Amino acid sequence: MTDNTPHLIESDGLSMHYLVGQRQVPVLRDVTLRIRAGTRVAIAGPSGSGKTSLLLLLSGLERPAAGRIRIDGIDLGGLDSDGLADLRRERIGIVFQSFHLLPSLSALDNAALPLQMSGASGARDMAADMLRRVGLGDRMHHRPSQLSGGEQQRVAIARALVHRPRLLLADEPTGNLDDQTAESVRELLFSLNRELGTTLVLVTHDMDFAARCDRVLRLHDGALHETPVTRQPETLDALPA
Ligand SMILES: Nc1ncnc2c1ncn2[C@@H]1O[C@H](COP(=O)(O)OP(=O)(O)OP(=O)(O)O)[C@@H](O)[C@H]1O
Repeated sequence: MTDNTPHLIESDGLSMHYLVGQRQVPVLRDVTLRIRAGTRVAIAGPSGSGKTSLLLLLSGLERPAAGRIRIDGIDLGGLDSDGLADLRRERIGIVFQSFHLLPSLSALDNAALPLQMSGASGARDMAADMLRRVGLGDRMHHRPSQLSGGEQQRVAIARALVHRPRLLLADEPTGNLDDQTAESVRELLFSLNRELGTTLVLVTHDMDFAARCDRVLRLHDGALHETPVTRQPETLDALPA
C-alpha cells in the first residue's frame, strides 16, 4: 500500500444536527475526511463528541445537513434509501457495541442473514467459511444465548464481513467485553483487515486500540483533528494522507 492507494472514503464539509423539539442541536461541523483503501483508522473523542453520528453518516444510515460523502467512488447524496441499502449490502459491514444478533437463530443463520436477505446463493457456505475465520467453526449451531460475549461479537463480525465488504465500520466493538476477550476481538479485526484488505474504521474510547491503527482521528465539539501515530505502521509503506 502506498500514497497512490485510492481513497475509499472521501467526505467534504460534512455537517449534521439533531432536531430536539424545534431546536437544532449541532453534532458535526465541516468534517472533511480522506481514508485510503485497506487502512485502519480509529475515531476517538469524548462522549457526545459525534463519533457514532459520523459512522451513521458514513454508512448512509443518516444524511448530512450539508457536505458530501463518497464511498468507493459513489456519491451517497445521489442515492435514495433503496440505493443506500444496496450500497451497504454490497460494500459496507457494520459492527455495533451490542451485538444485535437474532436470539432464535444459530450463529450460522445469524451470519448468513445478510446474504440470504439479498438472495445470494451459497449463503450458508459463505457464512460457515467466515465463522471458521473468526474461530467459531465449532460453535456454528449454537444460539447467541449459548455463546459468550466475545463469541457473540465474533458472530456479529462474521455477519458484517460475510458479503466481503470493502469497508467495515465498527462502533466500540470491544466496549462490552472483558480485557482478554477484547484483546482477541482487536486481534481478529486487525488480522481480517490484513487478510481480506477490508478498510477498518472504528470508534473507540480505548487509546491502546486506537494507537495500533494506522491513523487516529479525534472528534472534539463536532470538529475532526488528526492525532499523529507515533509507532511505525505495520501494514503500510507510508502513513496515508
Ligand atoms: N437521535 C438523537 N436525537 C438528538 N440528539 C442526539 C441523537 N443521537 C445523538 N444525539 C446527540 O448528539 C451528540 C453526539 O452523539 P454521538 O452518539 O454521535 O456521540 P459519541 O461521540 O458517539 O458518544 P459516546 O462516546 O457517548 O457514544 C450527543 O450530544 C447526543 O446526545
